[in-house]
Amino acid sequence: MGFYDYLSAFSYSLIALSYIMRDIFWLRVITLFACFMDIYIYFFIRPGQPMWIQIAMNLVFIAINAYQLAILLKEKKASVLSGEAKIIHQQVFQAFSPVEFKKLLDVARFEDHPKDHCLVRTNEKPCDLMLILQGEAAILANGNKVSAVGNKQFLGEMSFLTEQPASATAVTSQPTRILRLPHAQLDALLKKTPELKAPLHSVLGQDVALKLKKMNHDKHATDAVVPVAAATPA
Ligand SMILES: Nc1ncnc2c1ncn2[C@@H]1O[C@@H]2COP(=O)(O)O[C@H]2[C@H]1O
Repeated sequence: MGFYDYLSAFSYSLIALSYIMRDIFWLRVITLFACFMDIYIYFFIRPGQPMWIQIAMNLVFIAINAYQLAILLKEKKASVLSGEAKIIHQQVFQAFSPVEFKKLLDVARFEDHPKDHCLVRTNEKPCDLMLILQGEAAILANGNKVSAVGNKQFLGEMSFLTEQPASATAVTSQPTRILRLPHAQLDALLKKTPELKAPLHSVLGQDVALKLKKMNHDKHATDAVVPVAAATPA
């Protein structure tokens, strides 16, 4: 066995190692190394007679892997979330990958509203899906406060899911920061990227379930009071 045999065995071992990798990034990086080694071997193994076909094929493998690696790195860079976006992703949109969440953010805008600002009006069809980031909005039915939505809760999700007019009016009860997702842009995004539908419906379903749970809890609390109140002599 000579030097080039050992080198060739090492390059094959690298390819075997790359096949073990589950991370496609490392699979491609190690394969690139092995291809460069192969080119070295095929160039020098027969002095004065480089093996051009094998060298050319390895150059093709290198080009394919380098191109795919560049795409992977671009996606990795695009998926880095920071600051407020990172917190919202962690707390609300965990069902989305960072890349998917970035696509959602591209059609969203952050807004700050003062107290007493009407965000949704009963029986009107809201044009946007909203997420309360800070602050609170009172939920009003027939002018009476029936509930409130606050930190990391959605507003307008019922109309978005059912395509019906708003079931209540929502008015900020303190300065409130929201993330607004206009229906038109959101629908266009979901049409273009249908794989975002499932995570979005999962996130909204969870929000509705929590609201229902709170309503049941509040109703139980009221029910518990009723018999006592009824038993009290007038
Ligand atoms: N009982 C409730 N508790 C919390 N939020 C509500 C309640 N009723 C309505 N909402 C919110 O107020 C919004 C009014 O518009 P939507 O019906 O689209 O979606 C509604 C919910 O986001």
